[in-house]
Amino acid sequence: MERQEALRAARERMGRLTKPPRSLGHLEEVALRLAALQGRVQPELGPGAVVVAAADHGVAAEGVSAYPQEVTYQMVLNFLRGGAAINRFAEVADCRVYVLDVGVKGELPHHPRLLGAKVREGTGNLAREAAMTLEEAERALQAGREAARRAIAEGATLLAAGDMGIGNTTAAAALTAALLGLPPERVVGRGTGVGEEGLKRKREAVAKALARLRPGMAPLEVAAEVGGLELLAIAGVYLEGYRAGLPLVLDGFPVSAGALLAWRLEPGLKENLFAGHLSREPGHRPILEALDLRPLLDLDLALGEGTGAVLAMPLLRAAARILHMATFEEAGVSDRL
Ligand SMILES: Cc1cc2ncn([C@H]3O[C@H](COP(=O)(O)O)[C@@H](O)[C@H]3O)c2cc1C
Ligand SMILES: O=C(O)c1cccnc1
Repeated sequence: MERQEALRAARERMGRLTKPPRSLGHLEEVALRLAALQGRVQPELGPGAVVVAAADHGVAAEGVSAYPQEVTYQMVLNFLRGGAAINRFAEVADCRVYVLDVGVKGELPHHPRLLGAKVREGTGNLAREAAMTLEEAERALQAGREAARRAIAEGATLLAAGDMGIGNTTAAAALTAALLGLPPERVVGRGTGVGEEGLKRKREAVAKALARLRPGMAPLEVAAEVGGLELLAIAGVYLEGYRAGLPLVLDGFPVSAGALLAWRLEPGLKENLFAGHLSREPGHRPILEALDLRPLLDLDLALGEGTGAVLAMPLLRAAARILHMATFEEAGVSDRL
C-alpha cells in the first residue's frame, strides 16, 4: 500500500478502535507513523538491533572527560562479554547488540559480534587540528552502513545506533553547534560528569574547532573537521536503515548528533526517525527540536551506548499493536454518545 493511503486508512481505523479518541496520546501518532512507513494499516515490528559504534577521541587530551581514554577499549570488551548496560537492556527488549570498531585505540580480539573496521586509532584533537580527513570520514560512514546491512540481513526490523568513545560529548557538541548554528554554551554539558573546570575546557575546545570552519562547507567536511569516527559511523547506520525503509530509533546526545548529520546528507530520513528518549545532556533537546521529534522516554539518562533507544523498542512495538485492537463494531462495545 502506498504511504499516504496507508496513513489515511490507519487514521480511519484509529478512530474506530475501542478507546476514547486520543486516549493513547503520543503513542497513537507513533502508530500512525509506523503504518505510513510500512505502507500497511496494521504495522508489524519484530526483533531489533543496535549497532554500538566505538572510537577514541584526540580531544580527550584536553581534559574534557571525567574518565581516562582507556575506558573506550575496556568498555568494548565489556560489551563483547555482555556486561554493559546496553547488554542488559537489549536482553529484555528483543534486541541484538553489534559492536563496531571504527577507531578504538589498541587491538581488539576477534569476536563474532565485533565488526572490525578501524579507520585510524582515534581522531586528531579537534581543539587543535582536523579530527580526520574527508576520506577517513567517508570510510567511517561506510563502516556504519555495512554494520547496518549486516544487522538487517540477520533479521532486524527496528534499528538503533549506540556510541562509545571517551570524549565524544565534546565532539558531538562541536558537530551539533556547527550543523545547527548554535553557540558552545547551548550544546556543551557534563558528559560523564566533569566539574566546572572541565566544562570550561569543553566549551573552549568546541569554540576552537568551530573557529576553523568556513562558510559553505559541506556537512561531511564539517564532520571530518570536528569528528568523531563513531559519529560518522552512526550517520552511516541510519542512512542504511533509511535505505532499507526501517523505523530508526535515536538514543541520546552523541547518537542524535550522528543522526543530525545523516539527516543533512539525506533529508527524507526524518520520516523514519523516532526519538527513544531525552538525554540529560543540554545539546540533545535542540537536535530533537530541529528534527521535530518528541521523545518517548524522559528518564534523566546520560549514558549512551544506545541504552535509551533500546529501552524505547518495546514501546514502539506496543504502539504498532494499537492498530491491531478491536473496533467498537468488532467488539460489540457501544461508541460515544
Ligand atoms: C564506564 C563508562 C561507560 C560508558 N558507556 C557509555 N559512556 C558514555 O560516556 C562517554 C562520553 O562522555 P564524555 O564525553 O564525558 O567522555 C562515551 O563513551 C559515551 O558513550 C560511558 C562512559 C563511561 C565512563
Ligand atoms: O546523551 C547521551 O547519550 C550521553 C550522555 C553522556 C555521556 N554519554 C552519552
